Amino acid sequence: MNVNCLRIVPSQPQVKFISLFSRTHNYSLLKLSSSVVMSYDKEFAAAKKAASIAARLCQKVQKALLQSDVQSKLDRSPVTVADYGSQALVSFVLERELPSEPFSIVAEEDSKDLRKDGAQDTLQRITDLVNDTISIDGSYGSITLSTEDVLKAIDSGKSEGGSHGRHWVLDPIDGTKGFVRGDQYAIALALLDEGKVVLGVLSCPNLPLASISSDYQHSADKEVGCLFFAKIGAGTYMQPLNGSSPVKVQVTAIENSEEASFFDPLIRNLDFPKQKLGVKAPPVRIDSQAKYGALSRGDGAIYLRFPHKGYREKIWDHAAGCIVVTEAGGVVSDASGNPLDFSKGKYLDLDIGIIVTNQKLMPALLKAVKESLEEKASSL
Ligand SMILES: Nc1ncnc2c1ncn2[C@@H]1O[C@H](COP(=O)(O)O)[C@@H](OP(=O)(O)O)[C@H]1O
Ligand SMILES: [Mg+2]
Ligand SMILES: [Mg+2]
Ligand SMILES: [Mg+2]
Repeated sequence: MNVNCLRIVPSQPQVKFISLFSRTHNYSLLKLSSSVVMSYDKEFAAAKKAASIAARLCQKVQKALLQSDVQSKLDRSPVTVADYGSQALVSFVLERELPSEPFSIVAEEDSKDLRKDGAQDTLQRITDLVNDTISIDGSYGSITLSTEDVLKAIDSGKSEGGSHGRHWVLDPIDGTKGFVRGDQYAIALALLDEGKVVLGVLSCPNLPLASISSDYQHSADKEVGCLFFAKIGAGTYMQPLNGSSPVKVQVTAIENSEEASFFDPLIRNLDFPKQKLGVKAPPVRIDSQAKYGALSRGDGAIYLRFPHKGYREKIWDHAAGCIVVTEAGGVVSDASGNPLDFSKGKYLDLDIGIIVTNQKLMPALLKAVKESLEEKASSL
């Protein structure tokens, strides 16, 4: 079925027909009416606004990053006032922009550490940052959030997600390590409807507007700040974060794996299939879902993510990136070639690793991954 032919705007008479039809016929059209026929325009606009406003808060903190801004969570990953501030702001903006919709958000951070004795100064700093950002934006009058409002906004991200209804999925700062280093990070926001990602926004404040390649080095001279956004069936666009016009982006059309360039995460990652594919170019190693954004515009051809055994991937680390790449013509799968399933709650339940590339290269890549995994297993 051609998905595009079902994209009907709400004012057209077919929609009345479809909703009448789906009320009387209890089958899959109901699902189609929520995930394909729906335009998600309001939600898309709200998501772009939320991710752009949150980016301003993050930029301000990154510029003035003080050692005391970096906390440590139990898993020892760094979490900064900007992670909390970004999460509070995105929740605030989405609730304000979509007041008539039930609100559910699955997000990375929670307020537990901020409620502990001794965290009052940090909480006050986060609250001031959130209020300053809202006030500079100017869309919400003279509203001022209290520290309790900020804690509640952070904790609205406690939803479990799942396969029913709508859930926002938020990583308030993805690539916190890159953020702390003054390098790449992303604010990643997606919407799930009945377990499927229907829209995604990636705000990448430090990503150059021009293509990056294997000699990429973070530099203050380049023009930076990209907003990627994608909606189901409608393609992927990139816009400078300063607001000028969006352009449609596409993944690379490269068919020969020897010419393909790789993105690598900075986590411990297996790099085994590269030799098999004859890849020559050195990998581009950057933090965060900026990798998905860069791949969606053809900067590189392949992103493999094979973390250590036992690591469970979270949906907020991939939901926005996944739709940004697939709507740009790419493919995202696990090591067995299955698409990622975002309907199982906050964790992705997948076979070993994540493979991101274009449709032409995917079969060779899956084969190389499979062979490498078999070789590795037989050598143990
Ligand atoms: N050992 C590990 N293996 C895989 N992913 C990890 C990891 N440790 C942390 N992560 C996740 O990897 C994300 C960053 O991805 P990347 O390595 O591509 O920059 C982190 O997101 P946060 O920075 O939001 O915590 C975190 O969720
Ligand atoms: Mg984290
Ligand atoms: Mg993350
Ligand atoms: Mg994060």
